[in-house]
Amino acid sequence: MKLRGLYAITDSQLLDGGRLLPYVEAALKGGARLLQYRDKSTDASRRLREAEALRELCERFGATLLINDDAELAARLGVGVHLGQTDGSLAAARALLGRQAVVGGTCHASLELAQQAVAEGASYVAFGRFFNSQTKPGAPSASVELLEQARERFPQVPRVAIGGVTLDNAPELIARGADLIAVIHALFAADTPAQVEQRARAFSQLFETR
Ligand SMILES: Cc1ncc(COP(=O)(O)OP(=O)(O)O)c(N)n1
Ligand SMILES: Cc1nc(C(=O)O)sc1CCOP(=O)(O)O
Ligand SMILES: [Mg+2]
Repeated sequence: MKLRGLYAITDSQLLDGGRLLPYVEAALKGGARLLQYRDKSTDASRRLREAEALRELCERFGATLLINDDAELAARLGVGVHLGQTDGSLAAARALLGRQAVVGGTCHASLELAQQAVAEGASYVAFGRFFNSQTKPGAPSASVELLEQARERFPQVPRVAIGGVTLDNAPELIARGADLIAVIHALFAADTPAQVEQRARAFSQLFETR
């Protein structure tokens, strides 16, 4: 499976009040290739229920679902996982989920962390934050030059750019080597599902000419 395109990430605040499923469906209709379920709550039964519903949606649209932070839930559902530096071992997640699963790792602004993630079997390496992020303003910052360095050093490993990504700044990230652009606010802070679909389509089209 080629990892390239729009990587939509859910947000519990933006997608509360019954918006999770219609807004995610709209993002998938608009062409999102990866979807990350990012929910920081400890409500295990709701998390399981929502993740199962998202898995069904992703299957319908041929997209790949990943769970943020929680390799056990990913294993239970047979989907992928995204882990940050304090979320557990990528190697252990790879062993748990198997060779086919998409296992992604946060590398902040560090090629060394990326090297380690690749050695542990990561499917992609994620760098950021590239711009001001409404969702995670305190995330460590990264420069766009890092993407070119990562492309040179890991040409075979898909590179994700995250943090404040918008329709305006995404073209530069893609030109400099991002294979996937991970977006929360600029995709899901919308008034209607139709608006989400339109934005997702516009993000996805950025990948068509390259
Ligand atoms: C694609 C992608 N990249 C980076 C992150 C950030 O992961 P992490 O550092 O673990 O922070 P939280 O998302 O858990 O707050 C991500 N989730 N997805
Ligand atoms: C979850 C997350 N991780 C980041 C990192 O840099 O590791 S930035 C971020 C938030 C991304 O949301 P938005 O598109 O709204 O900025
Ligand atoms: Mg995390």
